[in-house]
Amino acid sequence: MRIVADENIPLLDGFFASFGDIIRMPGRAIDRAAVSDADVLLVRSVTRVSAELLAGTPVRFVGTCTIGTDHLDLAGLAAAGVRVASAPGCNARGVVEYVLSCLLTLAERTGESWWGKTVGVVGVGEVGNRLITTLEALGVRCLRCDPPRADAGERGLIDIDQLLAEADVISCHVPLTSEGAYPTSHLFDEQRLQALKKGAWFINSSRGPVIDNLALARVLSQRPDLQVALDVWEYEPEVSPALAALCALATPHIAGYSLDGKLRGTAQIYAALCDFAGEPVAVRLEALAPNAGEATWQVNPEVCADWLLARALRWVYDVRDDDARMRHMLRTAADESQRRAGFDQLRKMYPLRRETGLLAFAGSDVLPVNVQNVLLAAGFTLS
Ligand SMILES: NC(=O)C1=CN([C@@H]2O[C@H](COP(=O)(O)OP(=O)(O)OC[C@H]3O[C@@H](n4cnc5c(N)ncnc54)[C@H](O)[C@@H]3O)[C@@H](O)[C@H]2O)C=CC1
Ligand SMILES: O=C(O)C(=O)[C@H](O)COP(=O)(O)O
Repeated sequence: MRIVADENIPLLDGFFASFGDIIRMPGRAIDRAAVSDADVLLVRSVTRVSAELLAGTPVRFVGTCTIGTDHLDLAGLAAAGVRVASAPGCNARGVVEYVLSCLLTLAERTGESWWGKTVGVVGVGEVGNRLITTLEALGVRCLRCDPPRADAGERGLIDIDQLLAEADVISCHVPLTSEGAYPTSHLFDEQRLQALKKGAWFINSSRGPVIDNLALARVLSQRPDLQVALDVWEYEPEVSPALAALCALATPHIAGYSLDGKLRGTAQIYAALCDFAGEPVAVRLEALAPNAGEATWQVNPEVCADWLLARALRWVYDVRDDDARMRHMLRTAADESQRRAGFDQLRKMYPLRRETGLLAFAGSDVLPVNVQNVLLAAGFTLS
């Protein structure tokens, strides 16, 4: 088998070497010539894969080591008889930790507490659901909007316009779609953006075109009361420096970039390829990448719950670092071409980031039960 793969997929050799030769390429450079004699194509979100790209090639399996599938022409590939696999949920926990870090930072910047706010989650799938579970366990009130689930009979969901009227914070977790009954492209148009409550916080870590970016820039220039955190951009890898300057937080599509999330993505696609090829799943992620020494933290029993939680979450992930790196890149890039390259470079050279589950609190039994419960609710382990 000949495998063409995005060079940014970790553990390619560990998982796929037994299937044959692996040709690594930058994801954006994968074109018809690159796949002309490939059997398998492994991508991440930056490679657009259509039936036309693969027509006349031997490729019969496409795996994307990502949650999102908007870069794949699913209908065209199915019609062409190409098996497609994605990695649902692989980096959902990383996105939850990104949103938590945004909440902490926006609270610090505005001097407001996020615990008492009502959070409206748009798109209640893998990410949205985990975010709500975490926030509700921390005592935060959440509203849910997910019309496909509402129409399938799920309860407790509200209309988007009701959510915008009631939520102090909106966090968006929908797939990018432009067809079908529930399109999300420009779901947040100028009218909906203007409908955000006074002083609302709005976090988008789904896909850029879910928000009309030109409309967002207009609205933000009229409404300095809004605090917007964008991880995803309508014209990625191009980012409008003017829009970024209007945002409270601006990051280069890294919300889900924990190492753990990326490794799970590779492992899920390996399992899908084994299934396609009729091979047993012989390689286990735990064997290739054991949790190299869980970090432990000796806690001080004197601290209060929200202080300890803020310290612990920041120890795991601090969105301010990604925001600072992105703004530095935008300041120093001379033109659009350098900004595009800079965006990709920030993602390629992303620092090691692990998830909360790896941070165990040593001696946590001395903490008051309410503090222990807050740490557990946020996803930490107590030892
Ligand atoms: N920034 C990043 O690093 C990452 C971004 N993502 C993005 O987040 C998206 C969501 O991820 P998951 O929660 O895992 O996907 P999912 O497929 O599990 O959940 C998406 C939910 O959105 C709902 N939905 C669809 N259309 C809707 C509409 N018009 N209005 C409201 N809800 C709607 C669906 O019914 C579903 O429940 C992915 O498709 C991907 O684009 C995912 C991982 C990392
Ligand atoms: O999983 C998804 O969906 C994402 O958005 C990924 O975090 C995107 O990462 P890349 O595939 O662009 O590296």
